[in-house]
Amino acid sequence: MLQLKTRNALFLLMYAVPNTILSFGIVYIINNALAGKEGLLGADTGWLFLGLVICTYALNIFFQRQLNRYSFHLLYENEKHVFGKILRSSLPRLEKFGSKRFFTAVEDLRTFSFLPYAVTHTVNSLLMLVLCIIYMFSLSVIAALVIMLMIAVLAGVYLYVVRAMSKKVRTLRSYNEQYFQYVDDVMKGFKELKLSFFRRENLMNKFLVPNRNNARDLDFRINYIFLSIGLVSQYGLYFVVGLVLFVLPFTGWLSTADIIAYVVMILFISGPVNNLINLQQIFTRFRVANGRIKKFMSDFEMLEDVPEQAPEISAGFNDLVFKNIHFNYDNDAGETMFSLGPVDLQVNNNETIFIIGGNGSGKSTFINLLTGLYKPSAGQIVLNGEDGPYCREKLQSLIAAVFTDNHLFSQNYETFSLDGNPEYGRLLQLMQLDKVVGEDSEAAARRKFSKGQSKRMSLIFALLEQKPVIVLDEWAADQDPHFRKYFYEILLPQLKQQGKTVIAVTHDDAYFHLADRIVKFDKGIIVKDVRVKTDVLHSEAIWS
Ligand SMILES: Nc1ncnc2c1ncn2[C@@H]1O[C@H](COP(=O)(O)OP(=O)(O)OP(=O)(O)O)[C@@H](O)[C@H]1O
Repeated sequence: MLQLKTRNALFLLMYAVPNTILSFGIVYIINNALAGKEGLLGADTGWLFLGLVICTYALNIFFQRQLNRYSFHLLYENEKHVFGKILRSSLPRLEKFGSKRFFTAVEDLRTFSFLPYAVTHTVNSLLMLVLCIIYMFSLSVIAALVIMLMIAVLAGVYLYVVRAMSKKVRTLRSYNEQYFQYVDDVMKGFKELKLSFFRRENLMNKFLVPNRNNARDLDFRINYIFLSIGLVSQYGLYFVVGLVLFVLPFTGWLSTADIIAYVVMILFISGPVNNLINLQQIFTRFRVANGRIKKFMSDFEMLEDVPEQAPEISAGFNDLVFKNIHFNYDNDAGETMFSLGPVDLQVNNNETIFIIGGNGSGKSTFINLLTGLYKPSAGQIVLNGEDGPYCREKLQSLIAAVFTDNHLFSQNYETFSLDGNPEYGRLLQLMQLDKVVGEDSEAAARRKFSKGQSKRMSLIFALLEQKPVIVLDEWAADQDPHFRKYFYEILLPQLKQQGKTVIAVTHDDAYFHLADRIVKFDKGIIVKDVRVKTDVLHSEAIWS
């Protein structure tokens, strides 16, 4: 994620070295002018001083601009990258990690907006410190060693604290991840929360408040520790100045002029030293954010061979065969919670198949396998007699689906448009939505609908995809009795007439006789697969 490439390091050096030398030149002039060195109080030195200030200013402006450009490029490119990872991730993976991982990854990325500030100050401070130390050594080796020792002690303490802080920052991030889970619960379960005082109170007092209090205390502790170290460094430098002013003169290691130079130098390096210390907090946060983003990237790494370009579109649909298909839901401990299979099934072109079975029998799991959203753990899927690579992608190019928890997108991401689309107008009428939607604009199609209307709109969008296979998961469950009857008795036969293959999960036993075939699931396996004849249905209650 965040890597210092050779090109970036060279760029940093090209800026930092001249900038530090120029800045040091400024200190050198101040120092020697204060010490009253001859030849440094004239107009020429004044002009030189002014020139140095203007040059460092110009250099900083140029560098800051480049660094800002690089950082924001990094930030926004990674936002796109994270988004792409989610889009390309598999459904089981998204179900496992949840949407909160996405939100915290985006938040982690935002940490890097501090990168330009942190890098500039670190590089400048470090180089300035090195030059000042060299200068001090040129004045007196022993006095410089004493001061170096004190700085080394301070640095040791910082390193120790920073290491301890990383763990705390990681804990803070996991509190925030949990917090996003609560935000998600509030957004998605808002009505249920509104309805129950106790539910609201419990969410607030037993979960959110302790979480936020723990996060607040930890955040405070982290900031306080960093602040304390910052203050120790500031006041520690006064201590060093005191040492130089009131102790070193008695050692005879430094002349009076050198003592002034030392004090100026120490006061001057106090800025860089304080910067370096205060920056540790930002670097600790960078380190944690970087680690978490890397983890996010690896968790959402594709193990499956998903083609990057548009999938090959299958010419048409003849048949689909599931041979000995298995799929398991495993928990984190590797234990299987539910197992589907072995499933052996053939879906033929232009069939209307109803998938039935009790709650939790595996119907939706099967639909996820059928639509290629889940990859079978074992078995073979053969499409139109072929089971080669990208069979799942080819299958997906033939299927349009409306899932139980359908979603109407806020924008048109499709390859078709709605404006002036005669097929869209026809489907609006067919779904008896023409009076609700009124016009063929995008805005009208993406307004707020009732649940039943929204399912009808989703079916319109699915049909507009012009794919030969339509998969519907409990589509009619939200329809009123009139439209439900219309769906089974008019719409489904019309789709069949148009040559579509329809696979519909349903509990509507009153309409089972309208299917060509009924496939019944129980405990993850197909227990019945019958061709429908009205007399069979009446004599045998296959759904019981
Ligand atoms: N993402 C998941 N992770 C773990 N277990 C799951 C997951 N989705 C479903 N299950 C489990 O798999 C089993 C089958 O679920 P599935 O949704 O396929 O049933 P269904 O037949 O569609 O039920 P319903 O009629 O209630 O919609 C259930 O026991 C369920 O708890």
